[in-house]
Amino acid sequence: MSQVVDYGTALALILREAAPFAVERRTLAEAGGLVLAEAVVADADLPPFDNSAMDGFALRAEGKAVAAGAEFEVAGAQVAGDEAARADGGAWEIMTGARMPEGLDSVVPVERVEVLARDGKGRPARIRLSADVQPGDNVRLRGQDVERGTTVLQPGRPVDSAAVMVLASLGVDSVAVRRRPRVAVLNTGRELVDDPRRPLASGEIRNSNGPFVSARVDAAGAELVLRETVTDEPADFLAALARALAAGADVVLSTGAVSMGRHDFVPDALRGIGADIRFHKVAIRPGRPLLFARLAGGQLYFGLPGNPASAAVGLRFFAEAALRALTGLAPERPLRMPLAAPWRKRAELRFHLKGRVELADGALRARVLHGQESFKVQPLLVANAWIVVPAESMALEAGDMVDVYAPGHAEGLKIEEVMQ
Ligand SMILES: Nc1nc2c(c(=O)[nH]1)N[C@H]1C(S)=C(S)[C@@H](COP(=O)(O)OP(=O)(O)OC[C@H]3O[C@@H](n4cnc5c(N)ncnc54)[C@H](O)[C@@H]3O)O[C@H]1N2
Ligand code: MOO
Repeated sequence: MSQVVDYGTALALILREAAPFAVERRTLAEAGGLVLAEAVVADADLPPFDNSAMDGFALRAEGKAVAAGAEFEVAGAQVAGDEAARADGGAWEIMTGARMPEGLDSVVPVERVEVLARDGKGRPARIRLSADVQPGDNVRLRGQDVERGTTVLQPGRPVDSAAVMVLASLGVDSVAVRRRPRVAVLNTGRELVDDPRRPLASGEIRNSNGPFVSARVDAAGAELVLRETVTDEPADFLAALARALAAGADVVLSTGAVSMGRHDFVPDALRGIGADIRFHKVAIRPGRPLLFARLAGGQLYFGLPGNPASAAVGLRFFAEAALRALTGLAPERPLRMPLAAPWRKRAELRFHLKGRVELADGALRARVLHGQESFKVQPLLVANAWIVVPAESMALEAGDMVDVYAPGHAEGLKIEEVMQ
C-alpha cells in the first residue's frame, strides 16, 4: 500500500497489530516500571490494627473529653511490635505504631503530660494531663487508610513507586503485568558516522538519530536490544534486521531510506522478506514518508524518515502508540491549552510541532517554536512539548485551544522547565 493515509487511519492500523503481550506474574522488585494487567484488591485493612500516632499514653475517653488535670495510674506499656493486650482502665504508656490496648481509645502525647511518679526502673507510674484529650485523639484506626476489599489499583497503571508503597504495605508479593517491549534500532545511510572521534569525510554527517532514538526508546519504557548503523545496501540492511530479530526485538525502528530516492530501499527490502506493509506515507508534517509493517514473524516495523525531527515525530506519535498498546496502556490523551500566539499553516496536513509550554499569569499556554524544518535539531533544546494541529485547522489565533503532548508518552510535562 503506498497511498497516503490520514493520522487516524494510521493509528488504527497500528493498534490493530499491537496486541497486548501475555500477562505474567512478577515480584514487586521485578515489576517496577511495568504496567499492571489486572486490578489489585486489598485483602487486608491498612492500618491492620488500631494503633497510636504518637509516643505518649493511651487512655479511655469513652465518647467524652478528658479534662486537663485528670490523673491516671500507668497500668502497662505497649511498644510497636507488641501483640494485643487488654487494659482494665488506667493509662498505658504507648509508642508510635504500637497496637492500642483493648479498652483504650485515645492517646495523649508525652509532652502534654506531667509524670508525677516513677517506678523502681524509672518508668512513669502516675501521670497528670496538662491538656484536654478528645475521644479518639492520636489513634489511627484499622482500615482508616485502605479498607479490605477496596480496589486499590486498576489495570493499565504503571507499577511506580507509589504503587509499590501501597502493594508492599498490603503484603502483595507478586502482580500481574506485561513485560517491557524489546526494540531494535537500525540507522540507514552511507553518509552516517558513528565514531565521534573520526573526522568527517566530504558528504558525511554524524549519526544523531541513533543515539536520540535509543535514548527515547529507553525513556518510553522499552528495552533496547540492538542498535546498528547500516549502509544503503539492502543486503547489509537485511543482515542487520536478521540480527535484530535474533536479539528478540518485538519492534524494529529504522531511520532513513523510506522516501522517494533511488537509495530508499526499505519498502522493497521488506517486501522481499514477506513483510506486510500496512501503510507508507501519512498525511502529517514532518515525517510524511513514515512506513509501518508487520514482519513475517509478527514483529512490528516502523520505518522512520531520516530527517531528525521526522524520526522524532514517527517515534513519538506512532511507535510509542504501539509500545503503549503492547504493554496494555490505554491510548494517550493530550492536554488542552491555549496557544500563545497566532499560527498559520499552508498544507492541509496534521502538524506535530516543536513547542514550548509557558507559564503566563499563573496559567499554562503553548507556543509554537521557530525552526520547524525537519532537518533542524537545535529547536529540540528549547522545546518542552509537542503541539498538534489537526489537518483541517489552517489558521489558529492566540487563545485557541490546541492539543499538547509531553516529550515522551511515559513522562509528564516538566513543570520546572515550564517555570523557567
Ligand atoms: N522527491 C522527494 N524527496 C523527498 C521526499 C519526497 O516526498 N519526495 N520526502 C522528503 C521528506 S518529507 C523526508 S522526511 C525525507 C525522508 O527521507 P528518508 O527517510 O528516505 O531518509 P534519508 O533520505 O535517508 O535521509 C533524509 C535526511 O536525514 C538525514 N539523516 C538520515 N539518517 C540520519 C541519522 N541517523 N542521523 C542524522 N541525520 C540523518 C540524511 O542525511 C538526510 O539529510 O525525504 C525527503 N525527500
Ligand atoms: O516530512 Mo519530512 O518528514 O518534512 O522532513
